[in-house]
Amino acid sequence: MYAHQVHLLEHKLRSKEERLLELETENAILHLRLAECIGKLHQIPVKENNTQKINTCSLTQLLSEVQDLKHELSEIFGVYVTFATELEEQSKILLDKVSKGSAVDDVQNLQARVTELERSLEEEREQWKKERQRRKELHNTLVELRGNIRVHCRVRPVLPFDHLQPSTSGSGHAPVEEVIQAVSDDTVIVNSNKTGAQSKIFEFERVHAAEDSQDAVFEEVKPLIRSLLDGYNVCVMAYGQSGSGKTHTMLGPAELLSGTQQEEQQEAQQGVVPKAAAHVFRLISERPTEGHTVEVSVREIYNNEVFDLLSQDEHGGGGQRRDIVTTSSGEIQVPGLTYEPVSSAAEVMHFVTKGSTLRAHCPTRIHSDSSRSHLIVTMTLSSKSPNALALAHRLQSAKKDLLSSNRKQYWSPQCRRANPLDERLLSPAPSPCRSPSPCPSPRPCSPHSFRTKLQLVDLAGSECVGLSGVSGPALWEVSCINRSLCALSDVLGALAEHRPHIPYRNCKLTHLLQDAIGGDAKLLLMLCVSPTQHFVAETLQSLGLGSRARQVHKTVPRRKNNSLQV
Ligand SMILES: Nc1ncnc2c1ncn2[C@@H]1O[C@H](COP(=O)(O)OP(=O)(O)OP(=O)(O)O)[C@@H](O)[C@H]1O
Repeated sequence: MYAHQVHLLEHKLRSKEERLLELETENAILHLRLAECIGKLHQIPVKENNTQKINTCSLTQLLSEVQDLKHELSEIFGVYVTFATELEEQSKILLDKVSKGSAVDDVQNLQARVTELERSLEEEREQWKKERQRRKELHNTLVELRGNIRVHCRVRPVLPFDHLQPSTSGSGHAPVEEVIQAVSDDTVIVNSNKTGAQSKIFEFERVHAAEDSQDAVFEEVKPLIRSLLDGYNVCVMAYGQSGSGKTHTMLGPAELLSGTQQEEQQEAQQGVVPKAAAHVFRLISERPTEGHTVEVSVREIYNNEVFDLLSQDEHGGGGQRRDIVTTSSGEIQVPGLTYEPVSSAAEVMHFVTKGSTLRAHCPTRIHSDSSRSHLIVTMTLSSKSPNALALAHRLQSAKKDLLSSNRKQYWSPQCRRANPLDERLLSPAPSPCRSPSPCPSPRPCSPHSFRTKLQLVDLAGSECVGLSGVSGPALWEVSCINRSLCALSDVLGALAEHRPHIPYRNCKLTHLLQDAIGGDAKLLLMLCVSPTQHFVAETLQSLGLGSRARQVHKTVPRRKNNSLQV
């Protein structure tokens, strides 16, 4: 009833307002006319006698016009007064009605109902959160049991440079059509004419929508970083097409690295690498008795060669070429690699920024600051403390129990015949350095140290030369990048199909990351994708690789068993 009355009053008010507007306009016209009259009055010539009569006449006429105007103005004023009185009366009536008991009761009842509904909504929300958390935990357990590769996907927003991409016909810009969407926490959908009439759906462990912040992305990476202190090697690898947001996800926006941003903006915009470094030091500070030390190394793989970005070459320039060796125990090492001891995330970022400035870049039609090499930042965590070793030992035996129960399931003779997995996958994880003496590592490994690695990889973007428009020597770079990404795809394919031979050594990228992809490390593949139709072919290829990676059922990862020697 009140709503209806309010509606009526509003309607009335609107019509009054309209009338008021009309009156104001009329008022303004009258003012103009008055001004005109007064102007004419002042211009009357008084010198000539014959014209004086005429002027007296017109003066009388003007005076009567002024009288008329005065009359009209008082009428307008009367309308204003009536309108104000009417409004006052109506608001009084309404206030009376609201203050009557029945109205108050109604309002109170409604308020109680609203509070009740809000409470049940809050309960539902809490319940939903709990269920979601449980689902996530179950999912993580499932991932652990299935193997240890998890795949996340991040769809970047449409950016200004998407509007500048040349059309395939060669004239003008390609239309920006958003065809890739994150439809839920774990599903991404591709609605493109390239996928035929039907949409293509891909599921991953976690899908981030365009509006998801850097913090939201890192929240999902965080649990993996904790595993580092529990004795696992961890690798986070960003994969995707050129310009799809890999560097943004791993390091943050370019302005952040160049230090041209405000401090408060900086933390929110940081990528996985700085956030992970800060988290590692936070975790270490929670376990002060374990005496952890951290070292950082920064490498790039450019044109299928490994370069140490923290070293200086003979000419004082940066980035010396290094080799990869496999020790007799199967551990992958890079002799002569520079390891810098660090004690804070800021120090880690100092070396990462130093290394990144040496990283190969080249502008292309797709991305004005395209990285032409794979960047690998490694944080090595060591502890010689008996506490850490004892903890590792306890965790090791707990994990061994889980492993043996899984082995029973996965490695029964029947299962083995049906699914001949690579025996080597079950060989013990590489333990302390058993390499031929002297150890090629600049920091010879101690049999009594407990050491784990966090590898953070920003891969170079896969690229279609037709779209990026590169030519000349840059074509060789593209060819090396695309070949190494194909080699990565081949390795994942071979692992997924449990082939006896895994072609790690087909390129330096897979050779160097062998223990992260197929070994005992926990690997998170972060697929970065562009949302537009223009890049859909590359996006489908990236999503396909992600799906293949999810097929890889590695053995349950083992902790570094250095502690067994204690
Ligand atoms: N989620 C995002 N939000 C805002 N801007 C983004 C996002 N992802 C990427 N960008 C911007 O898009 C541009 C390209 O991103 P980025 O440099 O990370 O691409 P890339 O995949 O590393 O490319 P390449 O492989 O060619 O080096 C950058 O300017 C970056 O700041």
